[in-house]
Amino acid sequence: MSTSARTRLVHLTGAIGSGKSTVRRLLEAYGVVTLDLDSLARSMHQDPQHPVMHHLKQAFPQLITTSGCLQRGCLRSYFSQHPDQNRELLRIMQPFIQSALQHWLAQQTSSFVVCETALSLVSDDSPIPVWRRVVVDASEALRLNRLLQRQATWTSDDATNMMAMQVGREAYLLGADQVISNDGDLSRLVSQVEELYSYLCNEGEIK
Ligand SMILES: CC(C)(COP(=O)(O)OP(=O)(O)OC[C@H]1O[C@@H](n2cnc3c(N)ncnc32)[C@H](O)[C@@H]1O)[C@@H](O)C(=O)NCCC(=O)NCCS
Ligand SMILES: Nc1ncnc2c1ncn2[C@@H]1O[C@H](COP(=O)(O)OP(=O)(O)OP(=O)(O)O)[C@@H](O)[C@H]1O
Repeated sequence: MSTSARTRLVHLTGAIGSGKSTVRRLLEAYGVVTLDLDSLARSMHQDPQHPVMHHLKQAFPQLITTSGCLQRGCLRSYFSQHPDQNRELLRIMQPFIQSALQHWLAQQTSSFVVCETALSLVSDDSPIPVWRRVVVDASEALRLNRLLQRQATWTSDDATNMMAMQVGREAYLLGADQVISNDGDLSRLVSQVEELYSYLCNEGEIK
């Protein structure tokens, strides 16, 4: 791919509610350039003119709003109960997301950038080289608790169904270069992110 030879991609991942976005924002405070793939996906399916909408309209006509966007909240209301349809959603979205990610990466000039997603970053037909995989980990009970606090309208069943959509804790940890254990309070997270930042800077130094 045509990525700047100097910019390395860090995949920041972990299960729903593990604390990925919190870690990403803490890294941003150090000046790290980051991209949130959930926001990127949202910017596509909340834009009626985006080319992906043609495919989404065909696949999920019942989930398209009168203004031509994908219904917000459909992860909870629909996809969490239809795993096959979720696979179809990801199949449709992936090429658009991969191409936008490649385009974004090609514009970067820092030695590394961080990309957040709970999902896989690479697909067989479009491999994007991941330099480091950082996993944010927390117990299921804690994640459930934090999700219910964050999303006032979710029931415990909603949160559990959404957690069940993703691979298990062990699978996330597989192949991790760094693990952030987010089982403690925010101050513990802050100090781990400080260490992570030093690690990435030292490892990412272009020699
Ligand atoms: C399904 C959508 C419309 C739901 O949006 P919503 O605002 O309700 O949820 P949000 O984006 O905040 O996601 C909440 C959590 O679920 C995870 N998640 C998002 N989509 C999915 C999915 N399809 N399957 C499993 N987990 C998902 C996110 O990473 C995050 O951890 C949206 O999340 C989406 O577009 N998902 C597809 C994203 C995608 O294709 N990514 C490819 C990455 S390479
Ligand atoms: N160490 C912590 N102590 C207390 N609350 C925390 C801690 N870490 C994260 N949180 C809170 O838990 C919730 C989930 O964190 P966050 O949104 O960062 O997770 P996420 O992995 O990005 O979630 P999603 O997968 O849904 O995008 C947020 O409300 C966040 O403020």
